[in-house]
Parts: sequence; C-alpha cells; structure tokens
Amino acid sequence: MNNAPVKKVPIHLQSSQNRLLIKNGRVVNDDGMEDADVYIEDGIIKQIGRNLIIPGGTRTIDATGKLVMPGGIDPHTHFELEMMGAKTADDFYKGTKAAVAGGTTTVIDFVLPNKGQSLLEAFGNWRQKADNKVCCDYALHVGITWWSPAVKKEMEQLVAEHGVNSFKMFMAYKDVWMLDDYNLMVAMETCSELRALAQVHAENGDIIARNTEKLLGSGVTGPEGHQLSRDEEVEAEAVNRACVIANQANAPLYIVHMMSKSAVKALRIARSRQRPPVYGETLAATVGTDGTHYKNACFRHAAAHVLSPPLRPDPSTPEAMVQALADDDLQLIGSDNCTFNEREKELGKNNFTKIPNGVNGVEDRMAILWQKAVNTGIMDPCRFVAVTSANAAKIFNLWPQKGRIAVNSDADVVVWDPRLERTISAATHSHTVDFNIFEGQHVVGSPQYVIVNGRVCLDDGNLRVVEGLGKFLKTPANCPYIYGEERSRSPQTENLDVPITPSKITNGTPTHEL
Ligand SMILES: C[C@@H](CNC(N)=O)C(=O)O
Ligand SMILES: [Zn+2]
Ligand SMILES: [Zn+2]
Ligand SMILES: [Zn+2]
Repeated sequence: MNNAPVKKVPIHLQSSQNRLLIKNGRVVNDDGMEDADVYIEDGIIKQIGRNLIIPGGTRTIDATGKLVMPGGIDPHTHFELEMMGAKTADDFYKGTKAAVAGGTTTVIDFVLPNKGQSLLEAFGNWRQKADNKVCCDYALHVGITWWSPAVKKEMEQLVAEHGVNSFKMFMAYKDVWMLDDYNLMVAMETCSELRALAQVHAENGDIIARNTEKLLGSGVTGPEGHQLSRDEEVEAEAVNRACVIANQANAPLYIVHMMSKSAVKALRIARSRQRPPVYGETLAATVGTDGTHYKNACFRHAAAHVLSPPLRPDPSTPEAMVQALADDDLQLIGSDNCTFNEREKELGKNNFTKIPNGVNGVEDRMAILWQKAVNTGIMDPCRFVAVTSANAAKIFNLWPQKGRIAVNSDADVVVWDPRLERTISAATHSHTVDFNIFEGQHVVGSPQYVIVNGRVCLDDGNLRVVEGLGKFLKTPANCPYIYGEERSRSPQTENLDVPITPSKITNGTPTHEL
C-alpha cells in the first residue's frame, strides 16, 4: 500500500537527542502523581524515580515546579481533507506542527472516502499524504460513507492488514456521507464482528435537510442558519438512536464531537442501561467558545465557527461540557481540527449550506481545557491527563505505549508549566489557517517542553519540529479495554430501571468495562 521509503532520522539529529533526563518534575498520569525524575533513551522511557544512575552525555531538563505528563493524544483531526468544494488549510505538516506546539504528540485522523470509492484506495491516499510530513506519530480512523458487501470486505482487510480498529459512520451529511438506519446497523454489526470500534457523527440528517429547505426558502442564508437548522434536540435524538442501534447490534460505540448538554444527557442514559460500552468525545471548541458567534455581523467571524454539530448558543454549554468530562459523562476531548481560510469559508457567503464545516483546535486543545477545567478547580491534573491522552490510548489500543509516563512507554512527554501565560491569536499560532476561534483568550498553563519519541521538539518554548519524524501507528482490533471479555451475542436489553454500573475507564486489569 505505502511504498514510501522508510524514514530515517538524520544521523546528526540522532545522537544529540538520544539521552534525556527530566529532573525535579511532578509526573502526572491518569491514575496518580509522583515527584520523580524521568530518564529517556532511544525514544523510550527507561527509568522513573529519584537518584537515577545516568550515563554521561545525557541532556538534563530542569522541571522544577512543572508537571511531566504524557503527550496529548488528539483522537479527531482532519488534515488535508477535501470537502464541500474546499481543502483544509492545515496539511499534515503544519497540522502536526501545531499539535506539537500545544503539547499533543499523537493524532488520529480520518480517511473519508467519497461515496462509492474504495476504502483501501482512500486509505492509501491518506498514507501518501501523511507519512512523509507528520511531525508526530499518527493513526487513522476510516469513514464508512456508503455501504455494500464490498465495503464490508474492505473493512475486514483494513483491520487484518492495515492496523485500523475504528470506523466512523455519518447520520448527517444527507446524500453525501449519510447512512440510513438499516445500513448503520449492518456497519455496526460488522465493527462488532471485527472487534473494531464503531464511531458515529450523531445528528438527524433528514431533519437538517428539511429545516434547511425551510430556512433558505424564508431567506435565511447567513451562518446563523447553520445553527438554526440543527439545534440540540436534533443532535440528542441521533445520539439516542445511535446508542439503541449499537445496543441492538451488540457493538461498542464512540460518539464523536458531542456539542450539547442535551446530547450528553442522552449519552448518560445510554451508558447506564446498555452492555456494550459507549464513549463520548467533545471538542476544544465546545469547551472554549459557543454559538453566540453565529450572530456576529462579520461573515468571516461567524463562518469561522461553523462546524457540525454546531456550537450552541446556550452560554452555559462550555462549563457543562467541562463538568461532563470531569464526571466521566464524557471520556475524551479532541479538536476536530478541520480548518478553512477566509477564501474557502466565503464559498458560503450567500448560502450557509456552502460554508465548509470545521474549526481549529489541535494546537489550543490542551491549554483551553487546562484553563477552563483545571484552573477553575473543576478537574484535577490526573483527570486532565485521562481526557487529553490516556483514555484515547486505551480506547484505540495504543496503551501503554502511548498515554502514560511509564518504563518502556514511548517517550512522548510534555513538561507543562502551569504558570506559563499567553494570549491565543491567529497572529502567533502555528497553524496555517488565517483565523483562530479562541482569538484573544488568555490562558495560564502551557507546554514548556514537548518531547516526541525522545526528541525535544518544543525546547523551552522554541518549536523545533522535524517534518516526517512521526510514523504511522497501527491500532490493533480486539482492544482489551473494550472487548476484554467475551460478550454474549444477543442484544443486551436490560431492565432499564436497574442501571448497570456505567462503563468507566479504569486503570486496573483490562476489562471490557472502561
Ligand atoms: C467532516 C468533519 C467536518 N467537521 C465538522 N465537525 O464540521 C466532521 O463531521 O467531523
Ligand atoms: Zn463529524
Ligand atoms: Zn471579523
Ligand atoms: Zn471531524
């Protein structure tokens, strides 16, 4: 599939980065913290503790007063995606450069085949786009944008031969990527048979289509029409329906980019009643801003906030989503980084349905959540690590290679300075895109050092990424945190009045209950 030459890190880069000691820091994992030094060699964490025996020629980073955390894992990015007649501004180089700048050292992007296109062909295209550009390791989800027996066959091949363990189905984007309920159920059954993870974009695409007709017919063409066509209950209905279908299909489920309190409520009920685990992801945008921007008189400003599902005008949404992450009503935060410059967003100048959907987030995801969650006391640093890194590693079967500061784990490490202050701006961000939805936001807490597979790529605030340093990560199926125990094949319709302990991500021995 991918005949790109095997990448080698230039020799002059190897020796100087080979041995590293991170001293006097506080190591933070999802299950606890300890004051300990971390010794890294050949891209792997070799020792953790005090008074370590360290060979000569080791570079020492003084992490006094800093937190030493696992590199962030962003489970939801779209670099170099072509959609709605436009191509995203951030490619795999600039997108992963921005990721590293913000403390993220692994991203999971989406292969999105056109309707009717071979999944394997699309997968190969994504590998060609990414392999020589990524500044950090990456994995791939694959979109199921149409259905046929051939699609099922290619899903089997992607799992067996190409290290894919997650497939995203769309309940919106009618006539473009949307599956009906019958095919959605068959696709989920296939994911379960392959012991892969079904993901859904949960919005009711038919309601959106009808609302859009009515809005355009009544002369509403501005960005505010995007939000008006698909309010919270249009998302929550699809969340519930996706959970019922997954339960009937006996399939674990992951709901991407959950954007509203109503959706979280529907998820909470589903997580309390059904056997196959259900996981919820929200976004940096959802906790960092809101849907009031759709009314901004400046088209560029309003259109820059257009993504699906939309940001919600309810100003209490951001804090509610942070609380949901803290309470394990949501399990992860991604970015859904899908950025379009002003020229592309203007495709929808006279018709909101033509505004390419997507916002930034891959660079600011961790700092925005730290500001809104940890600095406010809603979340502690361990939970912060869980939702920004460890849970994604567990769910996508990268644990503990990724998502943990542990001996033999990859040396993807962030030295986080909780007092480092900065103001977010498109003028200074590492993205290509010409807009930042967090413009002007002041954050306290950011990475001082970011180490990618043992190489210092953010060095005391100086970004020194290496294009092509990252590699493709196979995410194996049959993840122990999801499929740890053999599950009976019949749908688990329990007595709804007797809640089963909701699936929670634990750090004990792997079980199917996360
Ligand atoms: C295709 C991608 C576009 N981004 C967005 N959420 O609007 C998605 O739906 O996740
Ligand atoms: Zn989506
Ligand atoms: Zn403006
Ligand atoms: Zn997305």
